[in-house]
Amino acid sequence: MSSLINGRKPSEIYKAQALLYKHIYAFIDSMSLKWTVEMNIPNIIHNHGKPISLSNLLSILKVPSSKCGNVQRIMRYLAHNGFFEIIKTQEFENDEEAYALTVASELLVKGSELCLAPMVECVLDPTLSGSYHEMKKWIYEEDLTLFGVTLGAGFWDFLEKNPGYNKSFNEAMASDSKMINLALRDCDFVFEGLESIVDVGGGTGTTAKIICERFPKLKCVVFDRPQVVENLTDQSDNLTYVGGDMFQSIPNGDSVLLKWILHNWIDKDCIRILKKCKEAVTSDGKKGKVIIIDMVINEKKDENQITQVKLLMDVNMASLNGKERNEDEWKKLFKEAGFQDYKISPLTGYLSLIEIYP
Ligand SMILES: C[S@@+](CC[C@H](N)C(=O)[O-])C[C@H]1O[C@@H](n2cnc3c(N)ncnc32)[C@H](O)[C@@H]1O
Ligand SMILES: O=c1cc(-c2ccc(O)c(O)c2)oc2c(O)c(O)ccc12
Repeated sequence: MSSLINGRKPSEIYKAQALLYKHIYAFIDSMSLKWTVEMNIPNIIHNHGKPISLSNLLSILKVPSSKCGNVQRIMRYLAHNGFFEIIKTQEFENDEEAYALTVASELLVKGSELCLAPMVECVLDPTLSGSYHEMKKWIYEEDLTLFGVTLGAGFWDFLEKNPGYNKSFNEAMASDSKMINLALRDCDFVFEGLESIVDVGGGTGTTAKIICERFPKLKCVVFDRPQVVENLTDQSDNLTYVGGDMFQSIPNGDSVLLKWILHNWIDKDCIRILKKCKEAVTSDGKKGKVIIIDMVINEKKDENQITQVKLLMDVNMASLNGKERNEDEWKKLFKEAGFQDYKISPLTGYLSLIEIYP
């Protein structure tokens, strides 16, 4: 039997070391993804219409010969992680390998219906992602968010003063909202019978447009900070934009949508927002509802990988002073904001749809 070190078996220690290395170098996962998007590789493969050989890819990318091996190695790593498929066929000279898109890299093809490339570009911007070097400082700064420590302002104020970042963030959010198109197919029951909906913090209107298209009789108002909605020109009969502050007042309607809003805020602020929503859906004696699209952490029920994404997002939300919540935490918010009842339905892999009733 092999000897123990501090009571641990060598095999256990080797496994722990592999785990550590995986996490030490996890930033290379993010950066290779950013590289793929910057190099436009998903579009190149997509335009090729079939798996592309390494030499063909290298020639389109005009890679200097000294760097060809590096491209091949990054592609091999990305393929190992599920972003490309390596195809070995006789079709190419010297049994050269070729690359095909996978479901994950199809989501990075710019110009396609569902494209998350803007999310990659926004999140991995050096200034924003670099903020995570200051996590320790952030913990000891009593009143600052992580972005507050590094950007010198709250995230929303920072966006207001930096139009380039504002645009990049709005595009990232809009790209994610397109995924909702898929999910809403099974959620028609939530919107049926409603006359109006106010999408609070609705960004540039991606979600609202999807809802308007699906329910042409439903009147949609996109409500967001003035600088987000001020230059949007695609109003229509059933889609309008209103600028304002959700902590002050929210336009009336028989329903309010809060998609990816409450996870940005601490409990106290969520309760303030929810109270304003309650006022908006109970105006004129109506008894409407508030529809929340956000995550519900459920470590017992969810697969480990889904919990991994939810907990990762929870730490990510700390950068804005927000958090992801489990059902008990949600329930507490609803009660404190004066809502009587709620219903949670699954929406996508990790998002849930919560209806709350005044
Ligand atoms: C995470 S984004 C979500 C955008 C959109 N609902 C979506 O799912 O793509 C949060 C949104 O809240 C908006 N927001 C932040 N503070 C706000 C305020 N005080 N009043 C209105 N909207 C606000 C931001 O401008 C941003 O568009
Ligand atoms: O996916 C998101 C990403 C970010 C975000 C942006 C830049 C970063 O560098 C970062 O670490 C996080 O912010 C979000 C958000 O605020 C939401 O409400 C919902 C989703 C996201």
